[in-house]
Amino acid sequence: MPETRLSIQGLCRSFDGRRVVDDVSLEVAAGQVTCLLGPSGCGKSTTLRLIAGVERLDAGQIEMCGARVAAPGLHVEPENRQIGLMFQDFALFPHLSVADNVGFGLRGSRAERSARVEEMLGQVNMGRFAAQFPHELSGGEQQRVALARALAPRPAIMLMDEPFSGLDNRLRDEVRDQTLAVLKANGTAVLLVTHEPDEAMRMADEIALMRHGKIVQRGAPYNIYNTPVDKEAAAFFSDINVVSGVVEGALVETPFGGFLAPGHPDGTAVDIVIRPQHLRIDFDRRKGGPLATPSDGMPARARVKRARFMGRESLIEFEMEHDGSVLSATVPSVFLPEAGRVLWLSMRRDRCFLFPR
Ligand SMILES: Nc1ncnc2c1ncn2[C@@H]1O[C@H](COP(=O)(O)OP(=O)(O)OP(=O)(O)O)[C@@H](O)[C@H]1O
Repeated sequence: MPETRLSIQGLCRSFDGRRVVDDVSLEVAAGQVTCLLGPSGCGKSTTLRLIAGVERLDAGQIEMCGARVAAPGLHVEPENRQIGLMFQDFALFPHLSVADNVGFGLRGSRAERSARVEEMLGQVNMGRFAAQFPHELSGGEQQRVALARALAPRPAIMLMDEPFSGLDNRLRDEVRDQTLAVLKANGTAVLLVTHEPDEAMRMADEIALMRHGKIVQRGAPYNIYNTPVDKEAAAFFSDINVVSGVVEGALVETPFGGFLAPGHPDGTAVDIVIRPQHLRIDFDRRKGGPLATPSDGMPARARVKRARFMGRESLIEFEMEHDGSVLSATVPSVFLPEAGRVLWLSMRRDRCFLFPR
């Protein structure tokens, strides 16, 4: 087991009587990337600022490498915490060369410092830019220098707040992957704040999903995506379709057939949730519609309302015949049915989530 580098417990912080960070606990181990993911205003940045020590906590405690750095009545200053920081507006020092930027926070002899600068610039493939100044670099290059600068003093923990949001789309993926490789090679414990699910899925070993100041779910990207704790958690990662019903005898009857609802008492109103890419579309090959199956339930008739070509995939909106509700499906873009066409939709049982309303 890699050692735990960062451990926070019961972290709380209020502004003007409003709890912005509400009982947040998590750990990050050496070599691990944890993404704090959530909508704007949920308290991610404040959590990071508390850990960095630029904000003071109201309750809870923070430990770094086994030593307590913050608790009520205890506040170790940011420069004495073993952290590296990277923010969206990461601002390199404009009047210093690339090499001097990276060497800025380093201690030791001149020879030691310049060896470390060279090593770090090599890691981010920026060695040949050592003598240049920040304004002579592209956004992606500046970002790589900022990463080298943050990692040069060998911080035990790296705190990153939306570090890639200043980069354009294409460059972003590339810089993300390079950054991840360098962080992993250094074995740093990383806590990265983002509001973008794609970024979290791409970068994280563990995602901590945050809402209204609380962590509502923690887990590997695969688990968070495939076993969301509630409808909002499901909806955070993609559009969703919702079919509502009521439990009777551990079963919810819908036009898509019955859904098992063990453990939910009779009369419980529930939402059955499925992502657009998991709706199954069938043609009416035999009159009367496709057969029901245990894995897909009962197909329901739907009329194509609108089909849009989106490049890699098509987005099809269906109006359901039984109640006029609209469900969306995404399919590979070779399939683009005309509006008005009648098709059959079914809900793959292993891809549905059932939540009490
Ligand atoms: N110093 C402060 N004084 C008063 N309110 C604050 C302060 N810092 C943050 N807040 C409030 O706390 C809430 C959470 O802010 P925070 O920046 O942590 O959210 P966030 O999840 O990082 O959102 P974003 O992605 O938009 O930055 C917001 O409503 C914000 O206005």
